[in-house]
Amino acid sequence: MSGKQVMKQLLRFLFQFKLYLLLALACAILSVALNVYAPLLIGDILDAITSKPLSTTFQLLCYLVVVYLLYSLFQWGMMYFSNKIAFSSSCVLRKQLYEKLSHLPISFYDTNPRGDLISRFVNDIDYISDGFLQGLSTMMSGVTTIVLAIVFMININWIMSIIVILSAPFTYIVASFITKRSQQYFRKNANALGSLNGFSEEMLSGMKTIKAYHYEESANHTFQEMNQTLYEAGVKSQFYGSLANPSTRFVTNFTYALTGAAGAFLALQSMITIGNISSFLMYANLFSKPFTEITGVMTQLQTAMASARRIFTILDMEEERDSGTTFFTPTKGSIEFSHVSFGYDKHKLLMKDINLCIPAGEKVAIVGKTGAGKTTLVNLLLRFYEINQGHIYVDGVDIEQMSKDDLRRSFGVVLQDTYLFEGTIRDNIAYGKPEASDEEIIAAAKKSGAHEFIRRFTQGYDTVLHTNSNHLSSGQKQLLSLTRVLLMNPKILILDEATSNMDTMSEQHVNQAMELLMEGKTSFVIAHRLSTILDADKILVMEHGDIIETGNHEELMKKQGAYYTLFNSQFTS
Ligand SMILES: Nc1ncnc2c1ncn2[C@@H]1O[C@H](COP(=O)(O)OP(=O)(O)OP(=O)(O)O)[C@@H](O)[C@H]1O
Repeated sequence: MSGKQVMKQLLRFLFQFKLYLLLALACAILSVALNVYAPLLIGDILDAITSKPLSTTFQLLCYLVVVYLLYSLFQWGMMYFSNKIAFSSSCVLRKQLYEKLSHLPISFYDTNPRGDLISRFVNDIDYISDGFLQGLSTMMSGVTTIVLAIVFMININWIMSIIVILSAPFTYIVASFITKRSQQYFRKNANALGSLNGFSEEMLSGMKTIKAYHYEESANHTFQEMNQTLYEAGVKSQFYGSLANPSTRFVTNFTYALTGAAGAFLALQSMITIGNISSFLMYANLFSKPFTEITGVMTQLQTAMASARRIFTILDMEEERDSGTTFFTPTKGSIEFSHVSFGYDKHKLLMKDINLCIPAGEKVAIVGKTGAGKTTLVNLLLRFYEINQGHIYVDGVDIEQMSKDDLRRSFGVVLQDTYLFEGTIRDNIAYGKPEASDEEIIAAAKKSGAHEFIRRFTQGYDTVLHTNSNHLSSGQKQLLSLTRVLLMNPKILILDEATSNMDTMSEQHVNQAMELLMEGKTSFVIAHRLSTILDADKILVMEHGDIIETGNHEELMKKQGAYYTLFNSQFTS
């Protein structure tokens, strides 16, 4: 995304806050007009002291007090509305980003580290809102001050005005030269911060593995390198950013001195009064101040621009395709793969021309060496990835025509890594059916065998669980996950290596629960332990993405092919 595109999108985004923008602008204009009017009054007061009665001076002083009071009021208004824009925009952006993230395809998460995404949510949006807050108010009052100061200056003395106005392009040239140089470092800084967040998040969640493999030193080294990159980008961006203000200040101070000298010369020629010189110098100061202030907030604006680019890049991404419109709930659960081809990389197919017919109610086991494509097959069924060619039918309906919500609701999924959400045990069980009554929840837990251990917690079903909850064993987590699916009662089940990391007792419990769950349903079981799938109606043997053998246990053993070898390798080792 080019800088112009980011700017355009930013303006389009800001347009929704047009009312607040207008109010902030109105307050800015009024407060600046009053601030610009004040020097004129001060000049008049100075002249009145020497040439007019005391009462006139007093009256002018009263005006000045009112002018400054109103100025403060409008200044407050401008800050209030700018704040409103800044906080509303960060709230809206976070909402849009969250919605977008939940609509992006799974493949997006394969390539984007979680920590980097969190950094976009937290840091980048904060930078945008800070940039708006400072930038907007400074820009609005700055531009208005410049315009009004010019008008008043010309009104006082056009010769001196020309000197002041001619200095403006120099200030601009100096500021934009520095800005251009620093922009690239601000972008690097935002990216480095995202990467560092991503790495930290991974390291903290994988601390056990890091320690087990003595990877601490190496991880520490990588972290230090990333931290150093962030430090260097930060220092460079701040170095260039902080040059802007003093450089422009130098130009404006020089002009100020020049104007003073010109004023003194004109006063000697009686072409200007002392009061007018005093007013003019105040205007010259007012005129140059916004340039310095604007370059001062450039650093924040640039950070905001770099962050906006990172946010808009995601907001512009193509969402998960959901062409399906048919309202459909499978009542039987038959599945058909017809000439399906798929590759994670569009140019490198993993699966070629897969054909498969699973009648409703069958128990299908998917076996094969690691990396054979077992998970991929179920990923396609759930439409986590789009197939390149062919069709997948559920109860005769092409899943392309079903909405993804409908499709995924018809599946009950139990994965190897059970995911628990923040909330009570009750909430976790009812996740797929929030309207379930307590009776239904308890009945499902009794059926799965989870009720026994839930009951033992002091707070029973109200026990609060956390995402990384260590209160529960892996068997208990699996039982909760199975209870969740039992409650949903879907027509089709996907059970992914659900018992592979459990002790024998827990495995028995979970197997019983699974048998119960599978009754009368079409089920896909991905199992490494072939002993658990001997009774499957159909076993699909996969290799390099292809289904190379199909049949039940007896048929495949008789064949003495890949399944036979796999089976014997497990039972003879
Ligand atoms: N998100 C992904 N992006 C790119 N390639 C992937 C992705 N997921 C899996 N693969 C590749 O696709 C192939 C099949 O992977 P898959 O996870 O389906 O195998 P699997 O049989 O389930 O393996 P395992 O038994 O180890 O879980 C592997 O070569 C794997 O490297």
